[in-house]
Amino acid sequence: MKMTEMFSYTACRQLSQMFFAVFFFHMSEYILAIAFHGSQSVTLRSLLISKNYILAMLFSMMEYIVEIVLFRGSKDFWWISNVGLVMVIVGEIIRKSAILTAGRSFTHIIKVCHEEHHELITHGVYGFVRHPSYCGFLIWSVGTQIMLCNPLSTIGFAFVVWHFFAERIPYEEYFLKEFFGIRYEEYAQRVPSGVPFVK
Ligand SMILES: C[S@@+](CC[C@H](N)C(=O)[O-])C[C@H]1O[C@@H](n2cnc3c(N)ncnc32)[C@H](O)[C@@H]1O
Repeated sequence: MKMTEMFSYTACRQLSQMFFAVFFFHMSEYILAIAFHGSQSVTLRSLLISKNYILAMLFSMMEYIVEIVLFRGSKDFWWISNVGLVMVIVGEIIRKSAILTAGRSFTHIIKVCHEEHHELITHGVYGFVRHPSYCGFLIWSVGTQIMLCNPLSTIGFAFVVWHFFAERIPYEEYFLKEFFGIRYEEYAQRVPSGVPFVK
């Protein structure tokens, strides 16, 4: 396959959508963290770019390139790619709605000590699911791989991100129950987690 064919309309469109989705996600996380917590207390960790995340993204790019070179046409399933694009947009909206609703109570690092400004949030998107930002990120991340028509990374991202949140939620909720007691217990009884198969 010639280089010009590899960078066909399909590849240009899908890769630029991916680049924009990733760029927008990380920049907006960082900007919102500064807006709510001030630049003094925000570090580059709020860009949410970890070593494992970079490895996952590199794997996804490798998969994309290998498949577009070896299986011509494997990325031309536009209805699948567009479903992924819709998931990216919906996931981003859910995640950012959570951050905007929780405001100062939303921190990228799980709080293990109760701070004065930390209020229990149960309204807005938190009235539908207890973990809207995790629900949104799960949809967003799997959506990026469906958008690229990457079958292996779609399954890999779904499993890894789900597993990460399935472990993180009980840990986070242990402290929320410590901070808010019966109010959080009642809230957790009433509202689902928002992450499939996590109670
Ligand atoms: C990365 S945020 C994620 C919030 C939530 N799990 C979500 O998915 O939208 C983690 C911080 O949010 C706080 N948090 C989670 N749920 C909360 C709630 N309903 N009200 C107030 N703070 C909450 C936790 O204490 C933790 O420090």
